[in-house]
Amino acid sequence: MNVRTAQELALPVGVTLDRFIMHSQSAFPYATGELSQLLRDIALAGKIINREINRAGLVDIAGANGTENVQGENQQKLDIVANIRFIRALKNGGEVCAILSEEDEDIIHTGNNHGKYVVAMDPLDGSSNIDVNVSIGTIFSIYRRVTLISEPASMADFLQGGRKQIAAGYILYGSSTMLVYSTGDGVNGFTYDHSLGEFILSHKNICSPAHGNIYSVNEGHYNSYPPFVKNYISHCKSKSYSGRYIGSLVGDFHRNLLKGGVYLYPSTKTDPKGKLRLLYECYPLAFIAEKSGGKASDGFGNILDIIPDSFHQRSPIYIGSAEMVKDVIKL
Ligand SMILES: O=P(O)(O)OC[C@H]1O[C@](O)(COP(=O)(O)O)[C@@H](O)[C@@H]1O
Ligand SMILES: [Mg+2]
Ligand SMILES: [Mg+2]
Repeated sequence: MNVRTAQELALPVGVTLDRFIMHSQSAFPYATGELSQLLRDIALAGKIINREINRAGLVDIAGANGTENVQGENQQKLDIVANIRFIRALKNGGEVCAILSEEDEDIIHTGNNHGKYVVAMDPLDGSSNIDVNVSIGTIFSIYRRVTLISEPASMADFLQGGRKQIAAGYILYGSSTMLVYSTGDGVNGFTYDHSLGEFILSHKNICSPAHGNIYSVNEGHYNSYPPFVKNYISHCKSKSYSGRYIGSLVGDFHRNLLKGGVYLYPSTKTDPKGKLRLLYECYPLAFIAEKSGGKASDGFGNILDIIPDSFHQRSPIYIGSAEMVKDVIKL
């Protein structure tokens, strides 16, 4: 039988996210529609968070919250607001039995033990940019649960490893708001039309350029990077590549995905395991990188092959255009 893939069935640029999801689902006649509904819930959370970000300076939800998260990082008020909004949207949606968030030490049980899915998320990424009108994002990763339906979710549901993600993506709150996601069959991007209140397909079947001329790294930490990273940075300078670093992983990743480039967050002397979190920063973006033809490595192997052992574990990451990631590791 000639099975049509979701990509082949995908509608043209200009269709709504809702229609795209419905259409993609029709490629899988036995699908129950629960994953589709979950993606809609995430899009709804993105719209709500987008609204909160836009009015933050006006309604006293800007600035530091005066608290620390489980990782000892200062929380911004919007970190907390985004966390609450995202969790609420997923609870109300009913497809998810548990959530892992950057902002909470333990998994959050939604009360929907019949939900088939679990979600790991960074509700707001790019803390240092929250209050200065620079791009920030939300990152999410979806797994089918491995524990029995109707039982509470457990650690095992979240520690399946990056290869077991069934979907992942991010929302970028930038000069426009975009949702980019993949269910494994291509990567598509949707731009939010504020007046319609809809995400519209704007970037169909995104393909990561194999090479580019942008490198993104915090050069302030240069002295404490491993020799191969220093070598790669010298290589970039010798080629006159452009250094571009926003300090928002989602923004830096997205730019490099469209234009061609590589993002590096190496281990440092103070953070020998790197800074970024494996489950809700590295895995989902590595999934998007790979599904668009790019690559993600921790300097030793593919990020998606790392076997996780804890919820908030960290990893060095080198991610973006495939050829550039290969060069980082070999130099
Ligand atoms: O300020 P640094 O050390 O360059 O780190 C920047 C990185 O830290 C992060 O802000 C971490 O994410 P959170 O804001 O979600 O904690 C990434 O978005 C960004 O790439
Ligand atoms: Mg983050
Ligand atoms: Mg965050």
